[in-house]
Amino acid sequence: MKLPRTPDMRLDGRRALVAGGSSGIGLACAAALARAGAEVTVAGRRDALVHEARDALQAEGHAAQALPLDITDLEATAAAVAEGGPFDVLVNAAGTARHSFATETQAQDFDAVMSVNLRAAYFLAQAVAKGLVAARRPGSLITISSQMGQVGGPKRSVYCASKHAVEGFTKAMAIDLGPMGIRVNTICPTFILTPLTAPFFDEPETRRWIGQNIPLGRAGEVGDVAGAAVYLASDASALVTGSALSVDGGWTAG
Ligand SMILES: NC(=O)C1=CN([C@@H]2O[C@H](COP(=O)(O)OP(=O)(O)OC[C@H]3O[C@@H](n4cnc5c(N)ncnc54)[C@H](OP(=O)(O)O)[C@@H]3O)[C@@H](O)[C@H]2O)C=CC1
Ligand SMILES: O=C(CO)[C@@H](O)[C@H](O)[C@@H](O)C(=O)O
Repeated sequence: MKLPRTPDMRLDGRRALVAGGSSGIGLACAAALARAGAEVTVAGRRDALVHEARDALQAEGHAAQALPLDITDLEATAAAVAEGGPFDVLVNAAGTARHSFATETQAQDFDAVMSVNLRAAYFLAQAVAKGLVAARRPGSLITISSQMGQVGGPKRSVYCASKHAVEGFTKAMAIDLGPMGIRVNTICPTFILTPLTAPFFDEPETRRWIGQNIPLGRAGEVGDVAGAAVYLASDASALVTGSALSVDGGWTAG
């Protein structure tokens, strides 16, 4: 019997941009994409951290670049992507969170979260897509939403709004860009211990909340998201676009 051809998850010859690739989920995605064969550009605001991430990738023998960049600066981002691209793969793991009870949210906190999680995320995906369209290349754009892009969470109305919106533009961009062979998907992780969430993991009520809501019985690890990113970047997901991939141990199944 002749077995059918099946795609693999190698990314040799592909160029990947990982925004927020200097910490937490993004750093794990950068490592996983590089280990799958991609040349990785790590972007983030802190110059020292992006260079440390680049050096660590190179020390493992991977091709890697550092790109100090604030993605909320839309002009600088468009220019950097035009100059360094085209990128076959985008993982945008740059994001932030602020907590406030719904009646106490301040406009400046709303704007700070939306500016990174939504506005910058949208225009970064647009910039990478423009480079691919101009080069007539297919590609895979991956946004990072959250389980909070699908459900609500206490004191998280702004964060949840930003992530629900990320899922919205991910789906709509997938429709616009599909005919050009550009796939757009989002990953929706549960709680994962990173520099962003370390203060929340210290709160006993948050730890209880996490423990009660994850059927698989553990919080996430950055590698759980990195595995999903390699899948969505690779030909193993060739017919997958506009999807929201839950990496939440079953939280949103409940
Ligand atoms: N940890 C979790 O439990 C979960 C996280 N997420 C989402 O995953 C993403 C990554 O989170 P996580 O890894 O935990 O967070 P971290 O704080 O560990 O990493 C965030 C990264 O984004 C970069 N970044 C932040 N703002 C900007 C900016 N304006 N321009 C460029 N880079 C920026 C940071 O570098 P620098 O500060 O130097 O710019 C850093 O590299 C976020 O979108 C978050 O909402 C989703 C679900 C669960
Ligand atoms: O998205 C998350 C969990 O699914 C986390 O990033 C948290 O929402 C965290 O940022 C928080 O607000 O506690």
